[in-house]
Amino acid sequence: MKINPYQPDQSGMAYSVGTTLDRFIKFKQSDFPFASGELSQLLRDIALAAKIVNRETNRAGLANIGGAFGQTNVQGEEQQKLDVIANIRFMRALSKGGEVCAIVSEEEDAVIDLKNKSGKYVVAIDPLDGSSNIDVNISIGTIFSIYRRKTPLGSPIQMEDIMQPGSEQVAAGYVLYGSSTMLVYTTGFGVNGFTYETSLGEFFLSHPQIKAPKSGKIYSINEGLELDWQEGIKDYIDECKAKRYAARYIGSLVADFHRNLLKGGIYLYPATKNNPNGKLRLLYEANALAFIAEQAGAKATDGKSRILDIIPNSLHQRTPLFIGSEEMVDQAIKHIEKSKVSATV
Ligand SMILES: O=P(O)(O)OC[C@H]1O[C@](O)(COP(=O)(O)O)[C@@H](O)[C@@H]1O
Ligand SMILES: [Mg+2]
Ligand SMILES: [Mg+2]
Repeated sequence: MKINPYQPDQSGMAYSVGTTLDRFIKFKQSDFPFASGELSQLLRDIALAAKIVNRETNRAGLANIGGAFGQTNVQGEEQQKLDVIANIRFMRALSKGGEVCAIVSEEEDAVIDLKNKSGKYVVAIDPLDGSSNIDVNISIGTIFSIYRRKTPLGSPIQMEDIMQPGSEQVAAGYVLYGSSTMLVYTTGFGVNGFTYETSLGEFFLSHPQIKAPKSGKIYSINEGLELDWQEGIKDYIDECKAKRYAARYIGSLVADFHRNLLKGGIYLYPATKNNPNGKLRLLYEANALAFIAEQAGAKATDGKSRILDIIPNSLHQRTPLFIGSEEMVDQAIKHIEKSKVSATV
């Protein structure tokens, strides 16, 4: 991807590769005429927690913070120690930062109401994504969605503040703890990626205005579940194989999504017999990545509708997810629809 270090963005602001995240956030505040800095501060709070979690993931093997925590979360999944540590770190940063009134987390059964009278924002977060890869030194991540509360400041948090469709997100992003650590986010004005320079403790702009290729040659799906896939998926994957596309599946949504966003590709987690609504969670996994995908010119659907149009009805609800290069997602949907037609004939 050819990077033009001095490419101005929509607001005509020229910022260069190597700009610190802090400076970039300040620049971009001008995208919001009535901005008063709270969202900027919230993004900084998230970046701070990401630096701390990055340190914990890097030394997980040394500091005996690998392995199971000995408890299960509301999804019935065994929590890993790093799931819990990441959850605590982000909770602390979001509550201490002062901009947030409520948090939805994969690791918390219920909404965390921070009783913060001046907090404008609601955050939905997957503190540690790719938990099955924690102990084996494979890329993992954090996923976050930010919404403005609907009810008046200072009033009790209502479900309408929480159960907002993804199209209401004011910002969303992910952190990828991989061979390098990156923070990628959008506020609705394109997608920008920052790489963490550990020795300086700073995120630097490394991937300005990320644009996803319209198509690609990579598909990411857990083929071990092939026998349980919803109708149409096997036909699509057979088509990918016939076209000699490459199968790439890390098993960490953030890492698979990131690769396909940059190189072109599709990630599929369909409905299965065991998970008739798929595995991934709408509020703190699918919505954030769908916002990023669309802002980068890619697509995200549950097989029937745009992920961002889905009206949530429960905190930890799951959704099938087909996300990635536009033409590949369209092709996958064609197979799902075709399978429905042939099922009725
Ligand atoms: O092991 P499976 O069924 O392929 O599922 C892998 C998927 O589950 C996840 O690990 C779910 O996320 P968490 O690790 O946050 O629970 C995704 O990151 C990943 O893409
Ligand atoms: Mg996850
Ligand atoms: Mg998780």
